Amino acid sequence: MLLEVRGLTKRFGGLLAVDQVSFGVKHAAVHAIIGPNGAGKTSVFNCITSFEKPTSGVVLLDGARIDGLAPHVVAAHRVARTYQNVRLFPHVSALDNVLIGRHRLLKAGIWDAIAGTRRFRQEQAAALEVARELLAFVGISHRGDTLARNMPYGDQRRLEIARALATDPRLLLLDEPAAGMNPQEGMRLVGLIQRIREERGVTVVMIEHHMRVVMAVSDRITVLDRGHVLAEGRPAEIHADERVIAAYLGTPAADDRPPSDFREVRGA
Ligand SMILES: Nc1ncnc2c1ncn2[C@@H]1O[C@H](COP(=O)(O)OP(=O)(O)OP(=O)(O)O)[C@@H](O)[C@H]1O
Repeated sequence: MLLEVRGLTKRFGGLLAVDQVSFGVKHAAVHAIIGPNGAGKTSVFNCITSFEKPTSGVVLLDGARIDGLAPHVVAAHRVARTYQNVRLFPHVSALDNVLIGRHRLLKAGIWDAIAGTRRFRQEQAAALEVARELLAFVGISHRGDTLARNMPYGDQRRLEIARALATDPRLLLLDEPAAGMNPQEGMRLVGLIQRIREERGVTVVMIEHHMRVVMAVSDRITVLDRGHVLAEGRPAEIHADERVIAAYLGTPAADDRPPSDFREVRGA
């Protein structure tokens, strides 16, 4: 297992946002976390990345505990994430957004930069090459010079993934990567996630509401409901699980996109 979450619990005052959640993700697997709004999905991500401190429970990366470490230390363990709402540098070009993601890995110091040493120049050239390669990998090489804010929304989401990949992660956490995408864009995203796993060997955990995307790309799915694990299994198992359907259809927001999307996938 690359990632093991054991008995993860997060309380906000009287609210139990995450309740004894456990799951494991194998190396180079794609694992989805789904569930109705407020189920605790983002809180699980926040506990894995140390954005929030778990109330209790353990998070292991390749067997080593990472819970309770500072967020930048977790990142240094090669854990990267994207956010539910795009968080790019809007006034900076796509290429520079990726270069900023790469910056943390550079070894040359400030004096190398000031002196313009060979080491500095070589590193800069290599970083630029990686950034260009990543823009091509996510399918937006033509946008290198475009300011992030001027890019179509779907391309901004791809750019976020390129920037996260620039940190050379072992584990990539994607928070609703298909949000705001139409079905065609969603299926192209499936292709990209498959290539992230197959060509780069990166393990992916994603929160996603688009059931077509989830069912097409996930090896396993954990379903959360009101903080606890309602079900876990392969897509076909989750697809057929009556408890999952009840949790989705039983929410007050039963007319929202996620439940109807779920019905659509089931052919209901
Ligand atoms: N910082 C916080 N302080 C207090 N309550 C919080 C905080 N963060 C989340 N919560 C609450 O914890 C519960 C779980 O929220 P979380 O955002 O993890 O759910 P989610 O499954 O990601 O929902 P969504 O699909 O709407 O993003 C919710 O009731 C939410 O209001």
